[in-house]
Amino acid sequence: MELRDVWFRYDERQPWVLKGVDLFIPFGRSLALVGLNGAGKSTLIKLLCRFYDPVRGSVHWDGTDLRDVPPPELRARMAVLFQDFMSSDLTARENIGVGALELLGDDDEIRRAAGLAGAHELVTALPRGYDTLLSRIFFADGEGGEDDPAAGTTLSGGQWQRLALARALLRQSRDLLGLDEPSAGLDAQAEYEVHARLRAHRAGRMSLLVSHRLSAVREADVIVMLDGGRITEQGTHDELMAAGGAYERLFTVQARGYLPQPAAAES
Ligand SMILES: Nc1ncnc2c1ncn2[C@@H]1O[C@H](COP(=O)(O)OP(=O)(O)OP(=O)(O)O)[C@@H](O)[C@H]1O
Repeated sequence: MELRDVWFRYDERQPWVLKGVDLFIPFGRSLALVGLNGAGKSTLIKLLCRFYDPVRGSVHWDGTDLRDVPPPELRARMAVLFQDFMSSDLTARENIGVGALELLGDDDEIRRAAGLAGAHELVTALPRGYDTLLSRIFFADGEGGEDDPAAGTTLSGGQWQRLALARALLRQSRDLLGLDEPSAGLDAQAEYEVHARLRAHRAGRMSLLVSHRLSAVREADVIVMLDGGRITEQGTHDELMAAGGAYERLFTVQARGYLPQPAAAES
């Protein structure tokens, strides 16, 4: 996948969101996109999926301009999890299975994806396991309460996040795996475990990870720092740390935050 001098804005009256981005994602490599809120990371992924086309410049996959690839054909080659993922009033199995409908009846595949996403244990703990109806609506009490079989079980935000990740990971045979903040909403332990499993899973495929948690991106083959719609830094974790730029500063600030606090002096 290659971006050639890509300029993009959502509307002519709005400022440029991407300003001349050149980027090459080699097959089989993992690339991490980092940068402050509003830097243009999610927008870049949306262009790869052809939710939008560049205003200037172009995106190519295997040498073909994406404008020449019909969106359904393009998207069949991708598994992408966005921040605003959907959650449906369906069973747990269906919520995962809609990621690849041909696998909806394949229990082994659904469980494999759930396991990778850290969702298997939470699903098996539900009243009817994978057949539990999930609901986005929380019933306080009375009608539609817990005892009503027609009412769905409500999940927490982090639990929905894990199901959404499982849905994306079900599409394992796709050429590109794109994950926009896949661990947002997870607690620190769950986040660590999910990223460890994802590292093993993404080996050998083209993957694109957006995360504000720099500890999660440090193993990527290439880390790209976006700032105000431009690529300002690019390299491995070690290279960017040695360069002493914005990545190094952000990483150092975050690492400091994760260090155990010194024990309070005993009085
Ligand atoms: N649908 C949209 N219509 C108009 N402007 C948008 C739209 N989506 C994003 N923007 C704007 O584009 C800019 C880049 O947003 P984008 O979501 O790509 O940033 P990001 O780097 O992913 O940020 P974050 O880290 O907060 O997720 C922001 O100024 C945002 O307000």
